[in-house]
Amino acid sequence: MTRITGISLRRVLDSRGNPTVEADVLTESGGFGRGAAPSGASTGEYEAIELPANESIAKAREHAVPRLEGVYAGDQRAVDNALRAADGTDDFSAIGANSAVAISMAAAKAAADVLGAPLYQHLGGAFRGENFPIPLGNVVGGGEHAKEATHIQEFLAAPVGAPSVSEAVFANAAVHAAVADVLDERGVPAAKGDEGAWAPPISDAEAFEVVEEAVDRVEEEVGFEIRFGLDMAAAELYDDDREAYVYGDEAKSTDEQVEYVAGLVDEYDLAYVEDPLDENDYEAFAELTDRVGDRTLICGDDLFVTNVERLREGIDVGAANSILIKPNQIGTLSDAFDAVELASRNGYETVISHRSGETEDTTIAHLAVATDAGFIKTGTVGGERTAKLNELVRIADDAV
Ligand SMILES: O=C(O)[C@@H](CO)OP(=O)(O)O
Ligand SMILES: [Mg+2]
Repeated sequence: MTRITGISLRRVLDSRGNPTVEADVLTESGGFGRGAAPSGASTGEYEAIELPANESIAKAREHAVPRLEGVYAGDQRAVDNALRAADGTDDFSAIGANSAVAISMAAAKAAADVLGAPLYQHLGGAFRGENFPIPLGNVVGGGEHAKEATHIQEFLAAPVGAPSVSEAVFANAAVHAAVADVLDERGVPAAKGDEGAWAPPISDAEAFEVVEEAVDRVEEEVGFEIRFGLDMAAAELYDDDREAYVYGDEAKSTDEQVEYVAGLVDEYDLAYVEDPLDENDYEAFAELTDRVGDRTLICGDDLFVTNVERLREGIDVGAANSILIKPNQIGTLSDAFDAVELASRNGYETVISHRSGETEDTTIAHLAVATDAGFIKTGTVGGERTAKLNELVRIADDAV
């Protein structure tokens, strides 16, 4: 029933206005699934390779589509193995991880369509749909996502005490609005960055004050606990030649960076810190995790790139206590699931994540519910972000 009979690939716009790959998968019994690849700006050195959309589509049409015809979409591993075999490299550099992930997601949706099950249930099984991830909402940001803004890439609201996913989603939107008020009161103009977070021309130190104030106001209003966290995207701050983390005119050695982040965790009671150190420095990651891992999540994004080999290395040295999962970083849903499973078996929290360049695709909302992830990072406002957040609300409402 779920045998694949056709795959179409096309170029569509992503949220930055760049071309990305969209895939449609059709099955013999009329099942249909559509998936679109997201795209990073602060990409990790070890990510699977994204090719220019045109090139990726041409290569996938030549090598992957013929192999996939006749494969059962309901057998996700078979689909993803066929994608890997068609590509023949470790990093999808032959057909592009963008076509691979779009096809992988579209196949899963086509299978769910045939089975008449919501995608999260097809991927996660009958017992999923009870637990929902806490959304981490980007409310202030800079780095590679906005010029002339903060050095730290993302300040993320974390509504840890929200009684429901819907209340959490609305709380994050309220924090986003409160940040605008606080900036306005301070006379700070702010545009928005790639993910819809405010991108004010202020120092990181002032951004901490602004976000703390906004979180406090909303916490008071909603009556449940809201904390906040960071994506420092420190690989982007790290200068290999200077062997230092560069914040404009200031530079910090690795020891100073560890000290700085540990201090921030305590001062602001941070719930979450992603990529606080360079993607090659497992050792410093481990030192920081040893110091503050009992009271906050230290999450590897560029460090692990959703890759089980890199995660295993991290687990061995105690580099972190959580992992960011981005299907396009590794190329297929099966690989992403393998990373989630390895993480869970080793007591690592999982955070399912969007990219800074996104589409209306909602797969990651389903993936988060299917894998029982503790968190999802998918922005706060903006259509390509609310697509996922609203899908989570629908899943919780049993309306997908
Ligand atoms: O660093 C990150 O976590 C992501 C998403 O927020 O950014 P990008 O997609 O640019 O890598
Ligand atoms: Mg990151």
